[in-house]
Amino acid sequence: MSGETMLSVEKIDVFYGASQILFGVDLAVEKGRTLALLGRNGAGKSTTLKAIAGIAPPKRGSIRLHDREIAGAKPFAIARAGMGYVPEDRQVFPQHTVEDNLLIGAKKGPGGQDFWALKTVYEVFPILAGMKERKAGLLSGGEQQMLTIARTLMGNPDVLLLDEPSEGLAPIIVQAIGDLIRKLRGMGVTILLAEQNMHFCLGISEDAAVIDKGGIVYRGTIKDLRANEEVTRRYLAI
Ligand SMILES: Nc1ncnc2c1ncn2[C@@H]1O[C@H](COP(=O)(O)OP(=O)(O)OP(=O)(O)O)[C@@H](O)[C@H]1O
Repeated sequence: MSGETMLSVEKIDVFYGASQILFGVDLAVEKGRTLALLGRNGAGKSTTLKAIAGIAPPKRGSIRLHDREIAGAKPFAIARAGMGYVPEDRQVFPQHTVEDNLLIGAKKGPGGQDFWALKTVYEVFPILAGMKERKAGLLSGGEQQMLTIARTLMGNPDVLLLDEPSEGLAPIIVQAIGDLIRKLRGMGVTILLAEQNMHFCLGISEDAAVIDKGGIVYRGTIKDLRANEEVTRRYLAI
């Protein structure tokens, strides 16, 4: 891979209490690219994203955003440094309108970037533009997923961490979320996408890593991964 590394994770070990969940996880996401982190249920995808976002800080290892060490920093400091984290459970503010939910996330990026504002978000997410005044709690699961992604973008992050954005959504909505992520990638957003479903990632990401039992077992392009029956069968149950 060439280009500038935006996010690098080196040999992180993460524990929940006494049990070790991640074992020396290594990852690198290049600027403007999308890396799919694939693995079965319980393999350690969410924990990896939580470690990067500061919610499950690693006991050992390094996490760098640009060249800044962020391992062990508090979640708000990591967010301020440019990390946009969209957790698995869509956390909208149900009593607030769509627009207020977006405004809650509004801030300039770490370098003063203010590309993402209401106007841009409504252009990229026309569905949200049509429901500005609606209470977020009344939105469907897919709409809430879009709203949480849009709200995170309102913070002008340098890297977007997406934890299983397609989970629990109807196939047509999954496709809409896929189209959206592809659009973001086309706009140059750097994305780390945790997913169980390799097929969902095929047209979205260039790069792939596979995690199993808390360790990275494959790293390469998603095309090569798709062609690698041994790895997909063994670690992705395809
Ligand atoms: N709070 C916790 N305390 C203890 N163990 C946990 C906790 N959260 C997750 N685990 C365990 O850590 C391992 C990795 O979980 P993780 O959620 O990272 O997996 P995942 O690949 O994201 O899967 P999923 O698709 O279920 O989210 C699993 O064995 C899980 O049981």
